[in-house]
Amino acid sequence: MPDLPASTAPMLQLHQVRKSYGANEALKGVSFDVAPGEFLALLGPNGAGKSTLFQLLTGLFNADGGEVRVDGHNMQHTPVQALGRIGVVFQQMTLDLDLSVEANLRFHARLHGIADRESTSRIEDVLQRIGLIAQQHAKVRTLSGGNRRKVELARALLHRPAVLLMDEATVGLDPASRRQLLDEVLALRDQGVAILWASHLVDEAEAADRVVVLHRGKVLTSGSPAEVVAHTGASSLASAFLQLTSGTPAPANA
Ligand SMILES: Nc1ncnc2c1ncn2[C@@H]1O[C@H](COP(=O)(O)OP(=O)(O)OP(=O)(O)O)[C@@H](O)[C@H]1O
Repeated sequence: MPDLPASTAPMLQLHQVRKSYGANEALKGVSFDVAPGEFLALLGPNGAGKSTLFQLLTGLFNADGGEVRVDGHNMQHTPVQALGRIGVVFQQMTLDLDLSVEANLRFHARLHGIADRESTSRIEDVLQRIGLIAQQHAKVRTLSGGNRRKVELARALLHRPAVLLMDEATVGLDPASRRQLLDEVLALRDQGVAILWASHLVDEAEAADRVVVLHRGKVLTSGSPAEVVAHTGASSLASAFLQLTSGTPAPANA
């Protein structure tokens, strides 16, 4: 992959990424990138390869081939630098329910080597922004599901990552909490964060700058929601997604 000047370089770059489980090719040469301040929705039905991709992006295992770069750092050759530039909200909650919101965030800050004085102000800032400052000292167990997810988002942002990975982050939330979380993340574009939002829920991709449709380990199409609709000749993103991933044309009124 060519080196680009820092000002124009995408924050996340995937080039021909491949991963197999035995004979099962989960990722068959996946390429796309995410620019600073861009919200990219990775849409795929079950089994598309989204979880496998996230496992590669979070350093759980290496790709069999291809290249991943985060803020210019090659994930395989310089994983510490690459992973240090990533913030992630996993599909499964990973907070300690019996610790306070602040203690959960402090723990993460220390893991990233942020001094306590600095992390105190960052924790207050981020909790203010997401509207949870009043819950700073509450045990996570007392929070609603939606607020727990927001704490996870706050935690993912504490070390000021270049790339934010959201893996099916709205699973289990009610519609209002889903919308709130999506809006919080969309607002991060103004700060130049590159966002990769993986989901199988098409409505969450409507507001994306770009959509990548992943199916059976391959990128089927990418573009703005309007471009994806236009490519397929469907009348909505939902219908385009269905058409692409089921291999059948959508009915005219879908
Ligand atoms: N540990 C594993 N061992 C063997 N095959 C696996 C493993 N993990 C995933 N797969 C296979 O790889 C393919 C992609 O799965 P993956 O979980 O990455 O997709 P996904 O888009 O995240 O789907 P889901 O939303 O259902 O988790 C599937 O065919 C799956 O059966």
